Amino acid sequence: MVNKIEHIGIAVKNMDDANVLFEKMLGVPSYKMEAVESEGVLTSFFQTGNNKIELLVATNPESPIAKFLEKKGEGIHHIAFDVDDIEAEIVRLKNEGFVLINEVPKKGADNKLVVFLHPKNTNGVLVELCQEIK
Ligand SMILES: CC[C@@H](C(=O)O)C(=O)SCCNC(=O)CCNC(=O)[C@H](O)C(C)(C)COP(=O)(O)OP(=O)(O)OC[C@H]1O[C@@H](n2cnc3c(N)ncnc32)[C@H](O)[C@@H]1OP(=O)(O)O
Ligand SMILES: [Co+2]
Repeated sequence: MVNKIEHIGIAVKNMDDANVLFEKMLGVPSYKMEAVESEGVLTSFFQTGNNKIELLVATNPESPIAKFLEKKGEGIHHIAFDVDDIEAEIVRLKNEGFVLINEVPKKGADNKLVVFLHPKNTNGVLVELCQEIK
């Protein structure tokens, strides 16, 4: 089952500047920063009520965030949904004809297993599914 939005991912060029801006905007500081080498990103998380924002900067030129910033500039990069059973969702979505970028869940940030749906089949929106690692 697909549950609530787990986070919204926002691509930024400079993490220090973005952290200051989002802290000012949301009135809370980043609660965690975490690098995910496999994705070539450094993340910073903000929680407001039930909502979670993930800021992402590229840590190498091959990172999806580096390419996104080059093509589209800063802004919303992906929407992530929480799921109970990521393996079951992979099967269900494949059967529905969605294209998964990775079919084997990988370790994301903030203690999650993640997979991505290709934006070409989702009205141009990069969708991440994530399941908490227990
Ligand atoms: C920190 C870990 C994790 C978490 O725990 O939360 C994360 O959030 S990691 C976030 C970064 N990782 C990823 O985004 C992984 C999934 N993404 C990819 O594998 C790639 O970015 C991609 C979506 C397959 C695109 O890669 P590629 O084909 O090499 O790049 P192009 O620049 O050539 O793009 C092709 C096509 O796709 C459009 N695109 C790219 N990114 C996005 C996006 N975020 N949202 C919407 N559309 C996107 C791009 O514009 C191109 O379209 P066309 O120009 O029309 O062909
Ligand atoms: Co994410």
